[in-house]
Amino acid sequence: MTVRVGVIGAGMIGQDHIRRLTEVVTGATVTAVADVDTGRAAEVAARAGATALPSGADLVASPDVDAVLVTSWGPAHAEHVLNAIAAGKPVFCEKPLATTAEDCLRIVEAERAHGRRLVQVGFMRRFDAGYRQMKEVLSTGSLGAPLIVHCAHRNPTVPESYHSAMAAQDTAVHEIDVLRWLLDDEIVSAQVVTPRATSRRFAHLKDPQIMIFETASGVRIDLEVFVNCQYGYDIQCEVVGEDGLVRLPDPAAVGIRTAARHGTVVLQDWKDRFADAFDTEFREWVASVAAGTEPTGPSSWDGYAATVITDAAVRSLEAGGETVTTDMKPRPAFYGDTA
Ligand SMILES: NC(=O)c1ccc[n+]([C@@H]2O[C@H](COP(=O)([O-])OP(=O)(O)OC[C@H]3O[C@@H](n4cnc5c(N)ncnc54)[C@H](O)[C@@H]3O)[C@@H](O)[C@H]2O)c1
Ligand SMILES: O[C@H]1[C@H](O)[C@@H](O)[C@H](O)[C@@H](O)[C@H]1O
Repeated sequence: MTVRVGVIGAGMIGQDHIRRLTEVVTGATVTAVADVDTGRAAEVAARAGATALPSGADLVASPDVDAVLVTSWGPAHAEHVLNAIAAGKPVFCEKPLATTAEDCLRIVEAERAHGRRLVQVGFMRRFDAGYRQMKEVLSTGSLGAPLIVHCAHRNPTVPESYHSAMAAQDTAVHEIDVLRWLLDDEIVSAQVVTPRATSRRFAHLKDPQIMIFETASGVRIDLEVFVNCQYGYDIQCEVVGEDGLVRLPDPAAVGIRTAARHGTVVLQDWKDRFADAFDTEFREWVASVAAGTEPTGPSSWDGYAATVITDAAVRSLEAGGETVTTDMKPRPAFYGDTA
């Protein structure tokens, strides 16, 4: 079966995922595109050989759409995801699932009422080969119990529209999701402190930020978010256990020796760093839709948890660095035992 995907939100990542679905992943075709910017929807649909539809609701209802991809602005995600659930159609929603915990819970409740999982959230790091190798090592138990995780999430620069809360909401949210999954543990508190700010930032932004999370089993996570580091896009992660540690590999790169120096190129863009992860994410999602099985990627519960934890981090930042306990509901059995 070829899965006919309708895409809501034809901006930067929507267009990249359309390319992925049409040129990289087999078994899928994009049949419809909708965007509040109808001119953009028409242009992107024409390029993809799809039909532009006037609204997200029309797209979800279309008989030519088997599954929905939501890549609109975050505040518009919940409405489209709820429409897809009401129509009983599988829906892949880029992060965040919704911008408020209340909206995430509405989605969780609607999906539970439907009776089977329809929603996958776009946390692509779970599909990255390096993180998957780390998960494999941790699951053998050979490192003993995890105790500490050291992480860094660095972007070369960010635009002026990027504000201090986005360090948690837009950037650290990737570590929050992947670490819940990697450690198979829940994050129960967040603290955000700010060292001396870099002069290479827009004045309104607190950058860098150091985030400290604690999990239910007592693991401490320190995460440096530094989004104007200048030198490149750099993701670091090291889990220290009782009997050893495991470290995320840097992307494979040739070694260059010249002018009395030896080095490798540092990637500049998250799209390049996680290109393979995005491809795998969509391959596996399309395969699950084609097979009529539940998606295996991040669930709407994971989307809810990520929003609750980023809210706690933003509250800590705004409160000058005090530790904030997350206010998370108990996990329903519907979503299994593990993160
Ligand atoms: N997984 C990742 O690493 C990753 C990376 C980048 C962006 N994202 C997420 O993808 C989403 C889109 O980001 P982007 O960078 O492509 O943004 P963008 O601004 O380039 O595109 C968003 C598009 O959504 C459209 N839109 C807004 N409201 C809409 C609505 N109600 N119905 C239909 N269309 C609507 C806009 O007109 C625009 O074309 C965001 O939620 C963002 O967080 C995820
Ligand atoms: O939206 C982007 C994207 O999610 C990247 O993976 C992250 O590194 C950036 O900080 C964020 O702004």
